[in-house]
Amino acid sequence: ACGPKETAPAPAPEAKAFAAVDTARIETASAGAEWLTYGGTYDEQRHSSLDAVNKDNVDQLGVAWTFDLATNRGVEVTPVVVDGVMFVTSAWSVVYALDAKTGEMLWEHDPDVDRAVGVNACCDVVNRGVAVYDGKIYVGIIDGRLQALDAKTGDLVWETVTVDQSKPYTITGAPRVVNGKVLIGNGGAELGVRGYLSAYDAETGDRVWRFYTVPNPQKQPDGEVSDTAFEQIGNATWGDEGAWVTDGGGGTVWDSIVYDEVNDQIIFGVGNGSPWNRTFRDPSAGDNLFLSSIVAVDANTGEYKWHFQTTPGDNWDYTATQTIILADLPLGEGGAPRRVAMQAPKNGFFYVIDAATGEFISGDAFVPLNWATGLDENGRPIEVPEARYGKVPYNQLPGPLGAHNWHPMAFNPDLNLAYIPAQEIPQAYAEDPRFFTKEIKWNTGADFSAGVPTVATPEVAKFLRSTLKGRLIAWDPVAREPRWTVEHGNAWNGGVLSTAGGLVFQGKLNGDFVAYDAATGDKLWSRNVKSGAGAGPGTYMIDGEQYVTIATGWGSAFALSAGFAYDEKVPSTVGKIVTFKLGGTGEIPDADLPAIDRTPKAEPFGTEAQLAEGVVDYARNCAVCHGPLAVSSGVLPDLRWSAISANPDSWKGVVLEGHYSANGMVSFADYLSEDDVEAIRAYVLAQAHAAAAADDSGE
Ligand SMILES: O=C(O)c1cc(C(=O)O)c2c(n1)C(=O)C(=O)c1cc(C(=O)O)[nH]c1-2
Ligand SMILES: [Ca+2]
Repeated sequence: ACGPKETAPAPAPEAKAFAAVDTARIETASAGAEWLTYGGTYDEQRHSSLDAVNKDNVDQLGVAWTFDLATNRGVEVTPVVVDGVMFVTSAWSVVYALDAKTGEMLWEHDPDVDRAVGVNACCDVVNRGVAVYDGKIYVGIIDGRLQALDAKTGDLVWETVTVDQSKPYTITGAPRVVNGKVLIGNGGAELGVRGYLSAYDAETGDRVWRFYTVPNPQKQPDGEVSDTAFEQIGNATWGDEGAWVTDGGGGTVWDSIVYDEVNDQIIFGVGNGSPWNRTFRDPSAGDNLFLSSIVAVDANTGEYKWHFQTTPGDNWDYTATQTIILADLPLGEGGAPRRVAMQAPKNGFFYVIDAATGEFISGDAFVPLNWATGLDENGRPIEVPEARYGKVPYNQLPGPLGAHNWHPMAFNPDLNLAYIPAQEIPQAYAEDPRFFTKEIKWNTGADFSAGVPTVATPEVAKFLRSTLKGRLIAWDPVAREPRWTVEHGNAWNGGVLSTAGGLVFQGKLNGDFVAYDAATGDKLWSRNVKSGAGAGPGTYMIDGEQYVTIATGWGSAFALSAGFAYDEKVPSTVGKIVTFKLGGTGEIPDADLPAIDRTPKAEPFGTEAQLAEGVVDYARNCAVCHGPLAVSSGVLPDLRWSAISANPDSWKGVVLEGHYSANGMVSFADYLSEDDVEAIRAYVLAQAHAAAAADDSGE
């Protein structure tokens, strides 16, 4: 096991040529011995040509080394490996350079993020990784900065602020670098921002172009490359009024960005609307381009080329930011190869579109869903009217966590199979009758308190958990059906790696890291990595040995907002890089975390009316971070066991006076009264006593 060392760092190999990566090298050398860009190659298939580890010997995989990422927050990084060095990120956008053979740390770079910005991060302070180019490492910082670091030393070369930091923007996604330009988007559409993709000069950090995904609030030109697209097609899909005008409209580019070298274009995925509920966002009920769309722009100028909107008039957080994979499929005339883009976005349909034109080729449901009955010949969803929820809740599949989230999908070009980390997480959506825009808070216009019981026993949590499902689907995009499916016991399983060894690797929510037969789905090997295993695995080769690696850690959107899904067997451990090789004999160290005293800290109190108010206020203000039903999965404090719940003044000090705002727990004084806050305390304590009573009865 390796942690930060006191000894001098080992010299990085080949000082002069180190990390001399350019577009040609990424095009030719990726996803073989090295892993040079987030998705393995520019096509982002996450398919490695390595086959030293294969079906016949995968059962001999053992731990080569581990590295401690020094965080108990979510970890989502896919390691980039170049010239024998692995570059990874941890929570709070900290970057590490490791010797990829031994795990020894070469350098660490901490951007010193003010922890108070944690409140802007809808889905944990995660980071999915770096880009490497011409001797530099590029990383997006959770507070909206973009940094270039010297690949050899970790020293800062340049940094630039990519967002208006007075707004709740974040960056969680990995930059990509193409022909000397660094591409980076941002997040924040749950709280209320206006999304865009920017290109920066890799050498200087100067901004080259910016493509907004939502019109300027006055529908006036921004002086950016997206202006023409809005004048010609975008503006007409938005009304002149509604919350979008002040809240930014959403459309964040928070994950997928791919370079299509054949058509010399950037294809990126656009997120949901701000607020989610279109009735509030845009009462004119337009399609709201380019929300929930796949958009292609010229790789050099950023000029609009085409778009395909997966969810017109998004109403549900149905982002189209999920993995975009480019491939040649036998879909041309007479089975000739046709270059396509594939995506399995949150909305539950698997899309195949023409990469050159954006033309819709096919789209099919890959999970059970009840918001649409299918797609028309242009790929437009045929909606179920009730799904445009009003005051009556509609229990919907998929919910806002999606039929597929950020967990990277992979594609095996020999078998023509896409491996989707799919899930079923339903959600009852209803219109929020009290909606108004709150500064630096969630602003969805949807109400999640509908139907929540005033006091829920652990049985309720268990029941809810049993409604969640996850599966690994080997989807055949030509036959438009699954070739095989593995059922997982729970939702929110990990990203996928495909290899020429005939293997598919995927981590599971319970920490099992599994290798399946790529052709059949048979399980060939598994090892528990003692933490969440959601990140995209990677592979590389050094000195004739193939390594398989995965970043682990407990956190992310699901751990924050779906606490009941935590089955208490999943340890909320410290994040690590865990790297395997054939014959490896290493161990994965246990985390040494203080035990939580799971007892209520005060007597229950509160009238029925007070508890009823507490349920609603909790569900609307607290649940997205501390978990529904006041059950946290351990990333942020479980309020039921909080010492602060013992005393009304300490409780008010945190919730109204912001005593913990430096940690990201800001004051809610603008939106909650003293009575509301005391009602929340009554509700939280009632939940604590219900859970403790169930424990006593031997549950
Ligand atoms: O709309 C946005 O701007 C935005 C950003 C992010 C993010 O940057 O992590 C997520 C989401 N949305 C989102 O909807 C979502 O389900 C999600 C899950 C995660 C995660 O890292 O676990 N991030 C995000
Ligand atoms: Ca979102």
